[in-house]
Amino acid sequence: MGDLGEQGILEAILPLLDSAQASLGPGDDAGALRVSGNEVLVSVDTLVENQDFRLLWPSGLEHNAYDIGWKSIAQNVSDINAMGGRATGAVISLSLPKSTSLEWVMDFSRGVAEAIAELGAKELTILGGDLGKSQEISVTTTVLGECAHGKVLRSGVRAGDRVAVAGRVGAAGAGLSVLEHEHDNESWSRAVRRLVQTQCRPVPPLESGPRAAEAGATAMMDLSDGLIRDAGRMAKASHVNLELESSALQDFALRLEAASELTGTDPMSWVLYGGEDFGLLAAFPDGVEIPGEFTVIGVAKPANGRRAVVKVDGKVAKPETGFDHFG
Ligand SMILES: Nc1ncnc2c1ncn2[C@@H]1O[C@H](COP(=O)(O)OP(=O)(O)OP(=O)(O)O)[C@@H](O)[C@H]1O
Ligand SMILES: Cc1ncc(C[n+]2csc(CCOP(=O)(O)O)c2C)c(N)n1
Ligand SMILES: [Mg+2]
Repeated sequence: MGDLGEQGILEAILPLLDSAQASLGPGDDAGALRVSGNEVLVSVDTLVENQDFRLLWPSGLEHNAYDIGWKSIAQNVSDINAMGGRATGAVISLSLPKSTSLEWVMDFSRGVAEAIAELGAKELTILGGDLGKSQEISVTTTVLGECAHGKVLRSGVRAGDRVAVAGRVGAAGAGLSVLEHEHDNESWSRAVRRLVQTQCRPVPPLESGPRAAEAGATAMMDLSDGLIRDAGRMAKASHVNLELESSALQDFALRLEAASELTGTDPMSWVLYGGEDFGLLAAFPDGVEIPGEFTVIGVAKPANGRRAVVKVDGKVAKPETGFDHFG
């Protein structure tokens, strides 16, 4: 399966599955189902030890259970946010090695509870979950949500729309590089610690999703796999090219300097290809007032019947760069 990539696997399995009764089937940040006349959004995401976090990073930092609980909530409510909705309920499935301590599970649960409170997911309540035994830690959270302003899909971008982002871009990727870098964590500067914090405890901009929907965004998705890869998915779903300007991304890169000095990485590579910030990528038509927390980074252009692409400064960006569990 290794060479197929996530996209190739999905193209093979989705035709085998029946989504006829869904009001929105697979392909977007969340699916939707009509229940007693109301649309309910559903999304699921998993965190696996050594794939999504390490209990002990090469930098010597120990990853605590609290942060895993936090991130599991953050990455899931982010997908509801990306539809322009608010999370209403969640179930959490924990698969753990027998050696895991009760203190670990309690710390994890405190992270879940505090993420819900501190991220401002006021309507989100825990409905249940599951406990099971496994070789390594695996956390799967399913989240439900609703949209007050109508759901915003990835596929709605129209040529002429302005493309904008809200939240952090590249910080979590920079934090991941620092964590993976064999440089003693005791000597990290405050700026470096903040970037690591974005990786371990991401903060999706939960007010911005519903606000963008209300403002009239034509399309939206969350940034989990890297700006270029995710923008490529939006371009493909909407059959338009997304033409981005690196000058509009410069401010995001400047905020990553501390990590760049430590690891020797070009900060723009984190901005373009780093994932897990859980910010928003949205498109707004002309005449719509874009909410102030969004930064315009480009514009949509017709694909003219060709394969839709993402360009940066006029050059086609490689769609295969970015994060893929099976890439
Ligand atoms: N095993 C599966 N069966 C059916 N649909 C799937 C399966 N895995 C993924 N999908 C669907 O494929 C689409 C892409 O999945 P993916 O996990 O990349 O979601 P995403 O929102 O793009 O990413 P993220 O969860 O990182 O925000 C989603 O709509 C998802 O529901
Ligand atoms: C040990 C370790 N290796 C790699 C990464 C990076 N990473 C994991 S999942 C993901 C994208 C979002 O995933 P999904 O699409 O499943 O939501 C990224 C960028 C990490 N955090 N920890
Ligand atoms: Mg998503």
